[in-house]
Amino acid sequence: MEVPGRGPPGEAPWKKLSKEELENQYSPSRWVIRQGAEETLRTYSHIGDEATKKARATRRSLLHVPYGDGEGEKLDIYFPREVSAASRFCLFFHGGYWQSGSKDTSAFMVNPLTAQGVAVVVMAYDLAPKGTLDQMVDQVTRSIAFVQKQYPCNEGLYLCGHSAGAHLASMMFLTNWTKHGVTPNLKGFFLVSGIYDLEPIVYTTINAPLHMTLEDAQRNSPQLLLEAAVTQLSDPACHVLVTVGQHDSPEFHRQSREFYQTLRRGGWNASFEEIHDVDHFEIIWNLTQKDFVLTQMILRTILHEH
Ligand SMILES: Nc1ccccc1C(=O)C[C@H](N)C(=O)O
Repeated sequence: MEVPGRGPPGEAPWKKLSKEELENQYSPSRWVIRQGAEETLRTYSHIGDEATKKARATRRSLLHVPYGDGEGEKLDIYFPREVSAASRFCLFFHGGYWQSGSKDTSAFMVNPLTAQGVAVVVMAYDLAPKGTLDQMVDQVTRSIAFVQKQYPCNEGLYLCGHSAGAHLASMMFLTNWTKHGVTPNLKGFFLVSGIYDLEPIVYTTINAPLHMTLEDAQRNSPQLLLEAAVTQLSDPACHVLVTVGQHDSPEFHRQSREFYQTLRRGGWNASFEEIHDVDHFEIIWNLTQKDFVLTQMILRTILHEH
């Protein structure tokens, strides 16, 4: 598919990029500074793997819990040492452009959060080409409804997503929960190096397994949907943190900033943080560390908002 031609002023800035530059902007591993692209991707899965093994060895957990009937509809729950019936949960949605990644290598934040009394849920969704964007969004919705139904006395559900997972989490701003028979007790969103407008993705090689049409992309773009929303459903009690890594590409910076601005205009209690000296991958693998600035922001939000 060709990138649509240069448009009038005020049109999306990515439309002025060549096909090669668009591909470049949406290839996070090309922007890392401390290692090569391949090595970074290997380190990312290695750290995720090790963090998950450690979490499963040192924390009480419920693994591979079905939240739906589909084969891939499973989630892992990691508990803090003192389990109270009314607890705070952080639900993590992994990245990988909706086509890679796994809950079984994504327990990055589990140890530092459970050490502070926060339960962590890491969910799986059907990756492309098996899953479509619409199906993934529906799976994320159902996984959240499932957690709310299992733990109706929870003191707050917080959604954290990285990259494509931040996209999936941010679609929850648009969810109508009535057909799910439950309203989740959503108290916060941590959106990390996310994508909120999927339209440019349609014109990159990322779309090969996704098979998104322009309509699919628009229907699944929280940036467009929130801009167009007539009735604002913002919840002042819910805090939204939009973050991007200093070494994320300019397009990732633009997407995060614009989404943050749209949330603010819609009345959301949102803040924006560029995380110093980290790339697209370090920003998430550093969540294994309790003193990483983003781990601290997440913990502060969860622990002090009550
Ligand atoms: N966003 C991610 C999150 C997690 C794991 C991979 C990615 C990637 O983007 C991989 C892409 N193929 C890259 O090399 O840049």
